[in-house]
Amino acid sequence: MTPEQEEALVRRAWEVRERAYAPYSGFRVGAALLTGDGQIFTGCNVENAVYGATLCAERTAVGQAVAAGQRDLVAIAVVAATDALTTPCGICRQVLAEFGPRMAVVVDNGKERRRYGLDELLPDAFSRSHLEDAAGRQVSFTGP
Ligand SMILES: O=c1ccn([C@H]2C[C@H](O)[C@@H](CO)O2)c(=O)[nH]1
Ligand SMILES: [Zn+2]
Repeated sequence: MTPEQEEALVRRAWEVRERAYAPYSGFRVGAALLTGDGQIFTGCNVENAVYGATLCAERTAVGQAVAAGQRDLVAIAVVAATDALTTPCGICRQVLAEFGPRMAVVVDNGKERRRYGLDELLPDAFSRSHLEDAAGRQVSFTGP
């Protein structure tokens, strides 16, 4: 990821954060994903009256990318206006690892920015290779 791409990702994440639907927590999060071919897909958190049905910003962004046919994710920016930098939750780390196990994770709170590798946030992640090992064959999936 170039410095220009990182700036664009962080800017797009702040922009989409404006659309966060967070009436229950008041905690607004924006995310922007970079694909291998240089496209950007964004997402915000979408809360629900059934709290557990809430979608994080990172996962709504993954849904946007995959629905557009993009499965090669190389970086994500996650932004929230908190003193402590907001890093992706455990569920999102797992979902991100499906499409970019070595992706860069950039977190920004408007004052401070930090970069991680997803493999450092989720070491020894469970993946399809474990299913293949167990089945003794390739795991089949539909789609191209
Ligand atoms: O990395 C994170 C952490 C939290 N949230 C959302 C989920 C919920 O709407 C609110 C409080 O957890 O913030 C995200 O979208 N991404
Ligand atoms: Zn999450």
